Amino acid sequence: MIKILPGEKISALDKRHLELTGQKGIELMEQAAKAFSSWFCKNFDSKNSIIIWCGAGNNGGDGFAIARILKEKGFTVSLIECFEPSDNLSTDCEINRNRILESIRSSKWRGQIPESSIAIDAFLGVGLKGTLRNEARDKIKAFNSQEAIKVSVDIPSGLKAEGVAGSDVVLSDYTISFAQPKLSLLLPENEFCVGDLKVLDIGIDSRSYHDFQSDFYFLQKQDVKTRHKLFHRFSHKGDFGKIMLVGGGAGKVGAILLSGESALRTGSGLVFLNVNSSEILITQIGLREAMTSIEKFPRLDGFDAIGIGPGWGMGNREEQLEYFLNMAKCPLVLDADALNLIGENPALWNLIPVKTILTPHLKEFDRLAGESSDQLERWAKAKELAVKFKAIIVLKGANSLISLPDGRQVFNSSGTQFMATAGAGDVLTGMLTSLLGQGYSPENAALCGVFHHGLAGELAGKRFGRGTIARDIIKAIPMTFSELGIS
Ligand SMILES: NC(=O)C1=CN([C@@H]2O[C@H](COP(=O)(O)OP(=O)(O)OC[C@H]3O[C@@H](n4cnc5c(N)ncnc54)[C@H](OP(=O)(O)O)[C@@H]3O)[C@@H](O)[C@H]2O)[C@@H](O)CC1
Ligand SMILES: Nc1ncnc2c1ncn2[C@@H]1O[C@H](COP(=O)(O)OP(=O)(O)O)[C@@H](O)[C@H]1O
Ligand SMILES: [K+]
Repeated sequence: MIKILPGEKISALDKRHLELTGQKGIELMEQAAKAFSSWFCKNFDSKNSIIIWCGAGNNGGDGFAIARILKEKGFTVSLIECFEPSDNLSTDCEINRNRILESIRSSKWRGQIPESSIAIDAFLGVGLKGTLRNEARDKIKAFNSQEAIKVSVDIPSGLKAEGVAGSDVVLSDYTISFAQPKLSLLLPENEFCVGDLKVLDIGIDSRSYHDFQSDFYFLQKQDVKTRHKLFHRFSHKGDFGKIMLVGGGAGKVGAILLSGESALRTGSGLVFLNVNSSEILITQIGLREAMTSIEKFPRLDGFDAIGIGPGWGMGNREEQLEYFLNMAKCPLVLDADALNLIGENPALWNLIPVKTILTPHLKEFDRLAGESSDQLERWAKAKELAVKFKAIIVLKGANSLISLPDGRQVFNSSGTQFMATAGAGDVLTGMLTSLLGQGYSPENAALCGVFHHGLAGELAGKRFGRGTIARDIIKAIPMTFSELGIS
């Protein structure tokens, strides 16, 4: 997994990469521009006219290189230079500017903007320092006044790599960031200026990160495959685990059915659903592959993992939760009402076995950890709780954050807004419990489960768009394994 470094360390990271590989800065910039252009060509037709706003630093240098590449690909490209002739251009910006001077119409920033259907913001990147100067503010306002689709290179101009955006910031529809997401791009508070986020690999040598300290990591497809257990010709049902999912109170049995079905689709050998006695019939009809039980205090021996909470209800459940926490000898997942119960009775924290996976969404997290004024505070509290109770806390949402007992915090890269639908969290609980039951370590179960859940959401979202429902995500789970080449 790559580390997410603070903005001020990124030029040092580049330098380290150049030392290790013998590459030149201009070559790395070309890789970044090529990666951006290849994403751009996949998403936009060359009939579009493009205007690229270039600053004087390396972000502007990326912009000039992108202009050249997109022109070669057949787009109509014009440029606005957001600097004065007296300004010092970075070396690589100057080189890329000189490479296109003759072929592309370029105008100085004078307040007039040629029409275009797409505007690319390569004005300011992670090199932004201190308070934004007045002349930069005017350019950002002018950029935002365009009707075009807006795409930012690396980071919306005016946004710092860390922290919450102010009012002088480019309002992008898409932000295409290089090598690693900057922390500010992951804050829900900055969604209004970041838009859709895509992080592109630009070939930074992974050894370059060794010299830098950070507890923040970014989980991508290439990090997941090696964490999986592989099954073979002689694998039998027992190898895939026997799990119990506890929930399904009156009127909410759908939640546990979704968890059960997703556990089966994730590969569980045997799934038991423990539900309210009133719900036994509907549970059996709802998921024929599952076995059911209704005891409040069922026997727990023989289970490889237990997931507790989806649709459980909170009335008179405390004693039951205590029983599961005290008696279970296998790994646990706690979700939904199990978390709400802990929020109401913080003493229960002390009963949670080490390496239990907790999966709160924002509201459940606030019930567990107290109100936070912003997401940065939630991230800090999640780390504190994970370390203190040696738990794995999955703070759900776009780019779910997995906080590990050793203090590392891992942002997930997969997922889509189409997962913001009832029951999507129950699907995750089933997947995580399933992987634990198949013998994955809690860390691997959390990282693989969260990544595959997001990927299943992406696949379902591609097919059903705004009408995606939780069952569509479940159906896509098997495809996530084939996407990663896992049997
Ligand atoms: N590994 C990677 O990720 C790679 C990253 N790459 C790219 O490099 C980018 C970083 O480039 P960078 O370091 O040259 O800085 P950059 O963002 O262009 O900003 C400098 C400009 O901003 C200006 N400026 C500063 N403060 C200001 C203020 N308050 N108000 C107004 N203006 C202000 C400053 O002006 P100055 O203060 O010098 O007069 C100068 O003109 C990065 O985001 C990515 O796009 C790729 O090319 C290769 C691999
Ligand atoms: N905008 C989004 N982008 C990516 N993933 C999302 C988004 N919205 C929700 N999700 C994911 O969908 C799931 C929703 O979980 P949750 O809120 O518990 O739903 P429910 O309680 O209805 O099951 C979480 O795993 C979350 O990460
Ligand atoms: K930018």
